[in-house]
Amino acid sequence: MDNITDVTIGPCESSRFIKPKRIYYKQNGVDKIWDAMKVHDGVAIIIFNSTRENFVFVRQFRPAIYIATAAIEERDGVQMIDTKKYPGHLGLTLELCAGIVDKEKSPSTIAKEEILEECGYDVPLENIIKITSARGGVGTTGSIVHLFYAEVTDAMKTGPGGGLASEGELIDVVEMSIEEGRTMMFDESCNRAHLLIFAVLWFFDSIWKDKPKHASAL
Ligand SMILES: Nc1ncnc2c1ncn2[C@@H]1O[C@H](COP(=O)(O)OP(=O)(O)O[C@H]2O[C@H](CO)[C@@H](O)[C@H](O)[C@H]2O)[C@@H](O)[C@H]1O
Repeated sequence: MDNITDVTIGPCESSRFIKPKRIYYKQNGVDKIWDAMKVHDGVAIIIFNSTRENFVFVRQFRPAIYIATAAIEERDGVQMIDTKKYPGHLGLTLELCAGIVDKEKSPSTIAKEEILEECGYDVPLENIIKITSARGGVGTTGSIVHLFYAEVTDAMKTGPGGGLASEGELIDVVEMSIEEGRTMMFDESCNRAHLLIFAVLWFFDSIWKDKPKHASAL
């Protein structure tokens, strides 16, 4: 997964996923400019396996995280990253199971599909509970992520997960104990996103507060 080589960087002239825009406007009569991107909204799911009492997260190589961590050099007119200096593991993240809303389906249906594709659990829709939704990237994208909680059992495991091979996805399923999850929230050596930390805090506040509580009791 982190065997990353031959990294070169080019301009992004057109994309199915991001549309860079320069916005011109007046605020209180003053001319302003802002650079932003139109991107898809998303779903993310904090998954708890109640049979084994552990979190189910995912790990994958994220090119955006990798280039944020590594220095871009120019060699023979080509922008590149020296993977000996900056090995691929710098781009590995720990994340919630997630996906983009790029089809005409409800966010909870997309969440159900992502749980199956990425983590291998076939979860009934009624086990997928909305926590909230929030804006990400306020300076750059402003997109909404719909956050869900899904309680799964070993009996719902129908496949290995790992993402869609047809889309070239390479995803590791990471099981983490309750206490490992608690430590991870403040472990800066772990490449993780705000939403993962918020979701785990929510879990401790809503599900695992005084004693373990099942989602049906919410
Ligand atoms: N920018 C991009 N460039 C090239 N190919 C891309 C791409 N974004 C998606 N894809 C392609 O689309 C496929 C499907 O993506 P997913 O729906 O699984 O979203 P992902 O888990 O990447 O997270 C996404 O959705 C979550 C939830 O919103 C966000 O947190 C996360 O940043 C976002 O990538 C990817 O495997 C990839 O092939």
